[in-house]
Amino acid sequence: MTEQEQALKVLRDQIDSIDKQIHVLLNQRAMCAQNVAEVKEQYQGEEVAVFYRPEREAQVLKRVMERNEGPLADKEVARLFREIMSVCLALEKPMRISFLGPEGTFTQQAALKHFGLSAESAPMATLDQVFREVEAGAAHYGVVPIENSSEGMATHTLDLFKRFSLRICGELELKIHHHLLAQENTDSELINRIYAHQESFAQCRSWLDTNYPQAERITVSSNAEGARLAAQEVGTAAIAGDMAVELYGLQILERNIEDQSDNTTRFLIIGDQDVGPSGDDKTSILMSAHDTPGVLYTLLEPFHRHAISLTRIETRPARQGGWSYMFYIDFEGHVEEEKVQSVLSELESSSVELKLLGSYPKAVL
Ligand SMILES: O=C(O)C(=O)C[C@]1(C(=O)O)C=C[C@@H](O)C=C1
Repeated sequence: MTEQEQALKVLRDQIDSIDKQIHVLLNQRAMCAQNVAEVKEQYQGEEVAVFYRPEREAQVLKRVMERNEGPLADKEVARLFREIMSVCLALEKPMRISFLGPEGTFTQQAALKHFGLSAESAPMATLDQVFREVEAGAAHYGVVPIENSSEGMATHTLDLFKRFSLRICGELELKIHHHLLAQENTDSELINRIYAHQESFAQCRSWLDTNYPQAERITVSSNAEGARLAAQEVGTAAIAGDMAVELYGLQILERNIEDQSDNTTRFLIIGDQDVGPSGDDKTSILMSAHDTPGVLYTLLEPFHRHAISLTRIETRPARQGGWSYMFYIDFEGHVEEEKVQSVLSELESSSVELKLLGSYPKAVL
């Protein structure tokens, strides 16, 4: 045995012994999760037991990052623990998560980032169906885009919150990296047609204007659909993310073509569950009000008086005839906090309609 082989053997023996300990601990943790599930069922009475606990998961992941001393990066250890909790939750109850399909969309990537690989992700044809599937109990939770850092709010999602009586149980952010994809061995100079979702065209506009000013841009219902088409057509490319590359057997002609390098989309987790406080939460509400002088001031003043920070406000037409508006507001705090309750009861008396969409832990990963 050479000196190098000897040194490697010593280190690999150490790794084997550590792996053994990790393995034992993983199964011990899994058994605890099984016991947790039994307790949840036992104390639930007539109600359906709630296995997924976003507030607890957020606390676990935060603690993991806080105590991390490296050399593994905070986000990387959190990602590992994300997967550990995902398998533990699957032991308690396998989760079915609906998302806007087809397979390979950024929303599916978001679903897997949030719930881990042990959750079953179920593609839906429309956003409405994502909501409907959860409302009908066919999926435990749904994942929907709510805003993009360069393109603003996903207004269709906002409108659906008005129609459905589902709650927001969580949020996450996903860095969106778009690539230009085509069939294997495609000459990038011969691309004369590009498929993408309209949002992705908007997020890559300058790059496309500079690099493919002549190519025809064809809007499709999702990037995954564009990738599927590009996989079948010569001289054609699609804009899509990492997941689509393998799924449709495509080649990356150009990486990261988004105009803003920090292009990020925020997603919401929708469900039929009230989430307890995690200690670092957000609350979302929908309010409607008539267009009277000072209406916005009346609605926002209570937040200022109770020192509650708003993180987002969006105005939409209420579609109830005349000039009435719907306000979507995100703010810091949980509905179980006294000052949040004070603000909500004041708003209830001054706005036409107030709908609490939910309190949920702020995005950790
Ligand atoms: O603490 C719980 O309630 C659990 O079910 C355990 C656990 C975990 O693995 O840590 C698993 C799933 C929940 O979503 C939260 C945490």
